[in-house]
Amino acid sequence: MRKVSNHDPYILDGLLDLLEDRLGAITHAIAAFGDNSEDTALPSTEGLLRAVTPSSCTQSHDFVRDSEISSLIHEHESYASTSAVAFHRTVIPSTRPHARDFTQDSKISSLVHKDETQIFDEGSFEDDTPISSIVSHGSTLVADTLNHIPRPEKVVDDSVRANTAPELMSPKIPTSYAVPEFNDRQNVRQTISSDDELWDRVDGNTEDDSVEVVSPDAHKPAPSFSAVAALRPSPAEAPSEASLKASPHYPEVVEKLRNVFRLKTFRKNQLAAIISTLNGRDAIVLMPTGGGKSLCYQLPAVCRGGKTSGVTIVVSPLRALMADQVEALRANRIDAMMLASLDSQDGDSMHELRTAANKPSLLYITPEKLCNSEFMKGTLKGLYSRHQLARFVIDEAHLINSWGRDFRSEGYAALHGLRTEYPGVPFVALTATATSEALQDIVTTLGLSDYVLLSQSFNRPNLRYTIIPKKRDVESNIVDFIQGNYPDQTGIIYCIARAKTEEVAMKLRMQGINARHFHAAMASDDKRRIQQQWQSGECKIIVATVAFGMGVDKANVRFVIHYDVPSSIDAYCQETGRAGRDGEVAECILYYSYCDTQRRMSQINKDKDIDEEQKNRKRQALYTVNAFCLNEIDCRRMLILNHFTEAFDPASCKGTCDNCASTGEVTELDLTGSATIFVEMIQELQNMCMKITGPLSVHAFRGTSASDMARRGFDAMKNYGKGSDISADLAKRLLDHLIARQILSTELEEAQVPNRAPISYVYLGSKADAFLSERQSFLLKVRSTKKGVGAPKFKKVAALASTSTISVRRRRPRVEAADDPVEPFSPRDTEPVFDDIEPEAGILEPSTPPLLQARRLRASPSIQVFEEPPREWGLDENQECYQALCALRAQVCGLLTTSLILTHVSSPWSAHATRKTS
Ligand SMILES: Nc1ncnc2c1ncn2[C@@H]1O[C@H](COP(=O)(O)OP(=O)(O)OP(=O)(O)O)[C@@H](O)[C@H]1O
Repeated sequence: MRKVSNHDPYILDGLLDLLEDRLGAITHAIAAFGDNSEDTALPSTEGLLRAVTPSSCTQSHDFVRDSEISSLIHEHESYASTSAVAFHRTVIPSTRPHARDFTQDSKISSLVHKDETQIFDEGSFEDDTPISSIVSHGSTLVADTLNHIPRPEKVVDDSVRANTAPELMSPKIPTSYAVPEFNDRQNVRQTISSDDELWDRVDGNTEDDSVEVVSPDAHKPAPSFSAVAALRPSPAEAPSEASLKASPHYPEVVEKLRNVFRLKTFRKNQLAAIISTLNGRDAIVLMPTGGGKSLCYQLPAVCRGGKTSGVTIVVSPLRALMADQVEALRANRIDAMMLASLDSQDGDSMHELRTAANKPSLLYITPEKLCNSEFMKGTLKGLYSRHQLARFVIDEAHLINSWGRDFRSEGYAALHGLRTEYPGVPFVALTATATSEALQDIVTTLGLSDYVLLSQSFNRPNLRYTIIPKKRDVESNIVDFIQGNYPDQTGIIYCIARAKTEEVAMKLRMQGINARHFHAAMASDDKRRIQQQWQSGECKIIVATVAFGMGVDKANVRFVIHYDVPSSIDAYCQETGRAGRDGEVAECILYYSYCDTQRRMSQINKDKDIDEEQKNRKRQALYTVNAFCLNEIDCRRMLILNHFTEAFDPASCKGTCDNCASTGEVTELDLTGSATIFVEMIQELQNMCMKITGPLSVHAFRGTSASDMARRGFDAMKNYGKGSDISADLAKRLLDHLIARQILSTELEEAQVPNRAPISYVYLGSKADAFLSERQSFLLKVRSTKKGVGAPKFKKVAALASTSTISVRRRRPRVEAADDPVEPFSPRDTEPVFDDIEPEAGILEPSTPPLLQARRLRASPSIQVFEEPPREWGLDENQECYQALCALRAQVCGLLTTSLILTHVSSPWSAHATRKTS
C-alpha cells in the first residue's frame, strides 16, 4: 500500500502542472468574465457532471456504484460538485490503484467534498460569483491535470513557490508515475467533455447579441381548416342548433345534463355530438384539451332513448385514466365498469356483463383487452346479439395515429375490425390533437363513412407560450419563475427521462419548492398517492414524464413547464393543454436545447420496435417541434394551430406568446455565403474522413479557439475561419437552422470509453446536395432587438437555504410501462441508493481535518472545517485515502487561491473580482 506522504510529490507536481499549463486558461476565463467575451472557457457544471460521473467507474463498469456516486453528488448539488467527482475519478485511483472500492471511495470523496463546500460556503466567495466557479473549475482542471501522469519533472516556478504556504510544498518531485489506464482518458478529455460544455463555450455571452433568427419555412401561409374537408369520405354537415333542439332526444338530454351531471348548459359541439350518436351516426369530435369531451359520450350513455341502446364501450389507453373516470361516474351514481387486465376481478366483471339483467351504462376498456381477449369478444358478441351494445367510444383517438404505429400498435390497429364485426354500432372518436393525417388514420382505421365531424378551434387563448434557451441554471430559473410568479400554485414540469424527474424534483425541493416526481416505473401505490396529493393540492408541483397527465382534470394548473423538448407539436399541445382549464391565464414554458432534440433523435434511431417508416414519422415530428422551438419570430399560437391545419391571425395573439411579445423590426438576412461555407467545411471534413462536433464546427467556421483547432488539425481546412465575419451566436444559430432544414444533420455516437456520455457529430444532411448543387439561397429572419425581450420576466427570489436531505429511496423496478414510452437515454439512469451519507461501519470519519491548513490561505477566520468528533476506528486504507484527499484539497485551495491572486494582479477582471469578494 502506498503511503500518504508518497502522494504529495506527484500531487503537487500535478498542481504545478496546472499552474504552468492551465493558468493561461484560467486567466482567459477570468478575463472573459470581465469583458463578456464570447470565448469563455468555463464549462457548465452540469456538463462536467455528466461528463465526469460515468468516468469514475471507467475501470469497473459498475453502474450501481456509479449511481451511488451520483447520489452523493446530487446531494451536494452546488457549484463545486464537479470537482469532488473529478477528485474521486483521479485521486482515488492514484492513491489506491490496486484495491478499488467505489462505494467507500465515493463516500470518502463526498466527505472531502463536504469540506470543500464548507470552505467555499463559509469563505469569502459567494455561491454564484465567477470566482467560485473558477475555483471549482480550477479544481477540476487540477484533477484533469493529474491525469497527465506520467510526465517529466517540472521546474517549480519561483513566483508560485513564493505565494504558496511552505508546508504545502513537497520537497521532492518525482520524475514519473505510471498509471497506464489514465493515458486513454486523456484522449477522451481532449475530444470532448460534454455537449453542454462545448455549447456553453460557443454560446458565450449572448445577452448582448442583437439578433433573433427564424427559419423562413415558418412563414408559410396558414393553411385553412379546409384540409379536413379533403378527407375521404367527407363528413356530413354539422347539425344546426335548431335541428338539434328539434330532436326527439333533446328533452331527455337536457334532463340528464341537469339532473345527472348537474350542469346548466352545453359547451360548443357537445349537444351536436350527443344528438348525433343518439341518432346512430358516427362522430369525430375535435375539441381542445379541457373542452368537455367526456360529456359527449357519458351523457348519451345514460339516456334511455336513442337508435342504439345498452352498454357504451369506451376504449381508453390508460388504466389510471379509466379508473379516474369510473370513480367520477360512480360518484354521480352512474353505473360504470372498467376492464383493463386479465385478472380475476376482470373475470367477475365479464361474468356480470354476460349474465346480469342490468348492464352498466359505460364499460371502459383498453384496446388490447377489447380486441385480443377471446372471452371479451364473446361477451361483446352476446351484447350485440341482444341489442345491448350502444356505441363504441374511442377516447384520445389521436393515439390511433401516434400509438397505433408504435408500441400499442396491436391494440389500436385491431380496432379496424369492430365496424365489420358489429355493423350498425355507431362510433364516437374524440381527440384534442389531430392533424389532418391523424384524422385520416382515424377515419380509415375505424371504417367511418357517413360521419359528423365536430371541430372547433384548438386555440387556448388563456395559455401563454414561451420558449427559453436551456442553460445550465435551468432549475434556478424554474425556482425563480415559481417563487416569483406562482408561489404556492399548482404546476406540472415534464422531463424526458424518468431519472431526470427524480433529479429535478429533488433539486426543486432543495430550493424550497414542494415538488414530487412521477413516472411509469414507480410502484402503482406511489403513483396513486402522488397523483392524489397533487390533485388535492397537498403537493403543488409534479415533475413527471409523459406518463402523468392524460385524463388528469385539474382546473387550476397555473403552469406547465417542459424541461426538455417534447416529442412532437401534438405532444406539446396535449401536455400544455393541462394548464389553465379554469380559463384563467396559465404559462407554458419550454426550455429548448438542441441536445435534447438530438437525444430524442438518437432514441428513435435505436428503437428496435418500430420500422423505418415509423421512425421517419417520428423524426419528422421531431424536426417540426425543433423548428418550432428555433422560430423566434412567428406567433407560437399561429404555428401550433397551423400544425392542426387551423388558420390563426397572429394579431389575435395580442402578445400572449414570447414572439408576439417581442418588439423590434424583423429583417431578413441573406446568409447564403456563410451557409455555403459552413456546409462545404463539413463536406471537406467528411471527405477527409474526419468528424467534428457542433460546437467545434462553429469554432472552426469562425477560426476561434485556434490552438484547439490546430491540435485537432481543423485549421488545415480550406474553409477554416472563413466565417469570422459573423458572431458566435449567429454562427451557432446558422448551424441550428442548417440542421433544422436538414442541410446538415447530427448523429450521436457512443464514446469510445465505456460510460462516457455519447458525442454528437455534425454531418451533411439529406438536403445538402441540393443546397450546394442548386446554389440555393439561405435566408434567416432576424429581429433587431435584444434577445429575450419577449421572455417572461421571472421575478428573482433569493434562493432558500437548502436544509433538506435526500429521503430514503428504494431501487425501483426497471419495468417497461406502456404509458411512459420514453426510456432514459443512458446507463446513468440508475437509482441513487443512499438516503444519507452517514458513514457505515468501515467508512471512516477523519481524525484530524487537514483542511484546516487551507484556512490560513483564506481571509475568513470564522471557517469551521469539520466538527464531527473522531471515531474510534483505526487508521486503515480508507482513512489514508480520506486524508490524502483532504491534503490534496487543502493544497488545491491554497494553490488556486494563489493562482487567482496572481491572476488578479494582471487581469482586467480584478476590479470586478475585488468587488464580488469583498
Ligand atoms: N357543459 C359543461 N359545462 C360546464 N363544465 C363542463 C361542461 N362540460 C364539461 N365540463 C367540465 O370541463 C372539465 C373538462 O372536461 P373533460 O374532462 O371532459 O375535458 P376533455 O375535453 O376530456 O379534456 P382532455 O382532452 O384534457 O381529457 C370537467 O371538469 C367537466 O366537468
